[in-house]
Amino acid sequence: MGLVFTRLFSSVFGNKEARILVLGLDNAGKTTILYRLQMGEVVSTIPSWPYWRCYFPNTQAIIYVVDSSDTDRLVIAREEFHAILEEEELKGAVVLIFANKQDLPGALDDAAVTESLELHKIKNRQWSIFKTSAIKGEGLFEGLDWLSNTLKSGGS
Ligand SMILES: Nc1nc2c(ncn2[C@@H]2O[C@H](COP(=O)(O)OP(=O)(O)OP(=O)(O)O)[C@@H](O)[C@H]2O)c(=O)[nH]1
Ligand SMILES: [Mg+2]
Repeated sequence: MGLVFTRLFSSVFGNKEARILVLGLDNAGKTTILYRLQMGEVVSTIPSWPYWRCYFPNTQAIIYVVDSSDTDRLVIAREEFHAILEEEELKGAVVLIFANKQDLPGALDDAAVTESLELHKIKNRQWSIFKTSAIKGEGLFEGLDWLSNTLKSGGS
C-alpha cells in the first residue's frame, strides 16, 4: 500500500510542484503521517505492488516509512526498499526515510534502521533519515523541511 501527493514548494524561482510517493510496508504509519502533516493536497491511495509502477513516472521524491519497532519485518522492508530504488523511473527521485514509531519501546533508532535497511548502499542519490513518531507528531516537519530544501536546490 502506498500514497501519492503533490506539494507546492515556493522558492526563489517561483512555485515548484513536486510529486511525492509515500511508500512502506502495511502498518508502517503512512496514513497517520499524511494526516499529521495535514496535507491540503489531494492524496490518492496506491492499491498494491503490481500497480505501484503506474505512479512512478514524474516522481521527484519518495518518503519511505518504516515501523522501527517491527524488527521482525525489517528484512522485508529492506528488500522492498531496495527494489523500489532499482526502478528505472525512480532513478532521479530524492529519498526521505522516516524511522517511525520512535515512541514505542524497543524501537530501533535512526542509526540502527540505517544499518538494517543498508542505506549505505544507496548510490548517486540524495537521501536522509529522520526519527519520527507520527502519533506524537515528532520529526515529521524536520524531514519535510529537508525534502523541501533538497528539492529546491535541484533534487538529486
Ligand atoms: N505508537 C505509534 N503508533 C503509530 C505510529 N504511527 C502509526 N501508528 C499506528 O500504527 C497503525 C498503522 O498506521 P497507519 O498509518 O494506518 O499505517 P499505514 O502505513 O497507512 O498502513 P496501511 O494503510 O495498511 O499500508 C495505526 O494503529 C497507527 O495508529 C507511531 O509513530 N507510533
Ligand atoms: Mg494506510
